[in-house]
Amino acid sequence: MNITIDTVTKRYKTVTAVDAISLNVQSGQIYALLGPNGAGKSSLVRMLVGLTEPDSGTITISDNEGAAVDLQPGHFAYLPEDRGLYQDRTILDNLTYVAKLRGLDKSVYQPRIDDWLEHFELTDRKSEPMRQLSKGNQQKVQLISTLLHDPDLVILDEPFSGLDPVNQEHVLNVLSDLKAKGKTVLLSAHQMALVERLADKMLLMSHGKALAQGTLEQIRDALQPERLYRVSCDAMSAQTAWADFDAIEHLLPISADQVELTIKPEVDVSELWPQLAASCAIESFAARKPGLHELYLDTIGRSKGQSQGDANEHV
Ligand SMILES: Nc1ncnc2c1ncn2[C@@H]1O[C@H](COP(=O)(O)OP(=O)(O)OP(=O)(O)O)[C@@H](O)[C@H]1O
Repeated sequence: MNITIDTVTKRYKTVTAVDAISLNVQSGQIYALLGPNGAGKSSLVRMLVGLTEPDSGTITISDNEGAAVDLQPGHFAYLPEDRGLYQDRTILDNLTYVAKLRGLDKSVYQPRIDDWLEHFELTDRKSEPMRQLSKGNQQKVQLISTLLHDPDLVILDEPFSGLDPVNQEHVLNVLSDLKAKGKTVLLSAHQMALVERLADKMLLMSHGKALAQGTLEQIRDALQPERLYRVSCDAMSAQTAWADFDAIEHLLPISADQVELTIKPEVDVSELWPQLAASCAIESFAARKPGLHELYLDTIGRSKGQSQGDANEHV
């Protein structure tokens, strides 16, 4: 199944929670929604699963031949932000209840439940009531109940929240398996290191607006068109003088013999290199690609500064 979101806007009374967002996810892809608290991720997800309606724009779910699909609850998995299992009932009761609700036959759901409980190391605890479980274990049961009917479209609001690193890794593997099976996965998350390993494409949003979207490489190009290089040479005085070169946007000393250079987007590095080498013997020169976590912090920091500025202008 494919998801196409076209210029979707959602307003609550005083807030534009989602502001003209467009994106496309295809079968076999994992798409991540990223952004600080209140960015609009859950609002977008809730429209996608039909819990709320966009004020404008369209959301289309289509099959692999491009034909529109009228999305019914049984077609997709949805892990909501507010989890909802029966706290007084056991893990097994909860999962059996959900399986029956989904219309699964016992011959189908019984082995599936057994496999999932084994995968998440919950087999020994299946007769315990939910309220006795830690937050992380409750989250695992919630995820199992979401995926039990094995649908093609999987929408998960913060699937990693409350999980320790080992269980985050288990969930990451589950999601990778879904991708390998050709499922379409859209999730929201705050764990940049996991998203960087997992997602094919992502949308970085703040205050409802898209700040950047696409593959990690596209996001990097959009958010940081200048290029970063780490350079080592034995003459610190020469390196300090590089700060005045036109081609260099920014120079950051890293250690006694190493600096980080931010080079302007239009500069050809091969032309800069001889200029640098003329002033000292260069020992190493390597591009440094910032990870998603660093890009996120830089961008969200800047966007917060910007909205602070906007707010001050209105005072
Ligand atoms: N039902 C609602 N009524 C009014 N405002 C709402 C409602 N739901 C969300 N909002 C507002 O819309 C904005 C976006 O909220 P949303 O929950 O979509 O963000 P989020 O990115 O999912 O945040 P988080 O990471 O904290 O889950 C926020 O300003 C929030 O207060």
